[in-house]
Amino acid sequence: MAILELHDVKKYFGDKQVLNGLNFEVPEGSIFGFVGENDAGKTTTMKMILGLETIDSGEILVDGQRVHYGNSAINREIGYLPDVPEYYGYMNPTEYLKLCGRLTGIPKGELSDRITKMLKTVDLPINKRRIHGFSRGMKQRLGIAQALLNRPRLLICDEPTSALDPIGRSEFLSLLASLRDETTIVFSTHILNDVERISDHVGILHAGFLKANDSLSNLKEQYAKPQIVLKFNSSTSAQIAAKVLDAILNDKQVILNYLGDYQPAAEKVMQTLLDRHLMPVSINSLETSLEDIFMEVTS
Ligand SMILES: Nc1ncnc2c1ncn2[C@@H]1O[C@H](COP(=O)(O)OP(=O)(O)OP(=O)(O)O)[C@@H](O)[C@H]1O
Repeated sequence: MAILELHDVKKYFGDKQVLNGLNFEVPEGSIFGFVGENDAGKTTTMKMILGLETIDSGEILVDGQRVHYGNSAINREIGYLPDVPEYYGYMNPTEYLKLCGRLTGIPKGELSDRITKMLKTVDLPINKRRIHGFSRGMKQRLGIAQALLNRPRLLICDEPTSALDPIGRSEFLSLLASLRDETTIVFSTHILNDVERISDHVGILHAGFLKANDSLSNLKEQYAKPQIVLKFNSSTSAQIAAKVLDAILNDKQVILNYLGDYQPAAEKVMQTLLDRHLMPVSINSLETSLEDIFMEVTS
């Protein structure tokens, strides 16, 4: 069942149409990677899902209920993590989460246990250390604890890894992946490796249109452009090979596209090379990456 549905959603800012009729669904319990270049409309879409931005036409449903601009009952089912969450730095995480829990009406009797569980989930120590001394990665993990405090059915994360270093990013992605049983996650990013690492489904937004929306494996099948990469020990051999194979030359590397299965394609390439007494030092097949798909879809 879809926890999130967008039906022909359009958005204008003045004369500028930012979203041109978005349609997509996110199945419950999945991770949806929402990618697009700067200004594609990712944040605007997320704000509309959160009821923080008006919808000019179309509708957004969360758990079957229509989202309205402003505060509505369905907001309680949605957690939100902005790219750089802001905190009262003088508080420790427990104090901060207590404040959030009270503001969102979590019963007092439940709150302490819930906070302890959430701090454990995001791997933050339960002590008196104040938030202002936290690293960005710790702040982001605390943001997840806060966003999940109310047990939302849907968690929206807007570029959650953009301010993190590679180690912080990797830890944070592992955390998001581990939450799959707890909630459904929609996260936006420019970092295609992040999407490849944890997403079940990928949506590619370009110029206000959702240009692709499928599982990563289906997208790879659909946009497959597998390549064979040959390495030679001299530039001269690579140049001759590139010419006879009608392939791309990159210093001592030769790259060519192929169709169908790898084995017959590679055998044909090797036979052509052997006939000319050319022997590469390595031959590899290169799979289509999300970056290749993104470039093709948005070009
Ligand atoms: N409140 C606003 N008023 C006018 N224009 C806006 C407003 N909010 C967003 N826009 C415009 O809408 C377009 C989409 O912006 P949005 O922030 O949704 O893109 P994005 O995909 O999240 O980009 P980025 O990755 O850079 O954050 C941009 O051209 C932006 O300038």
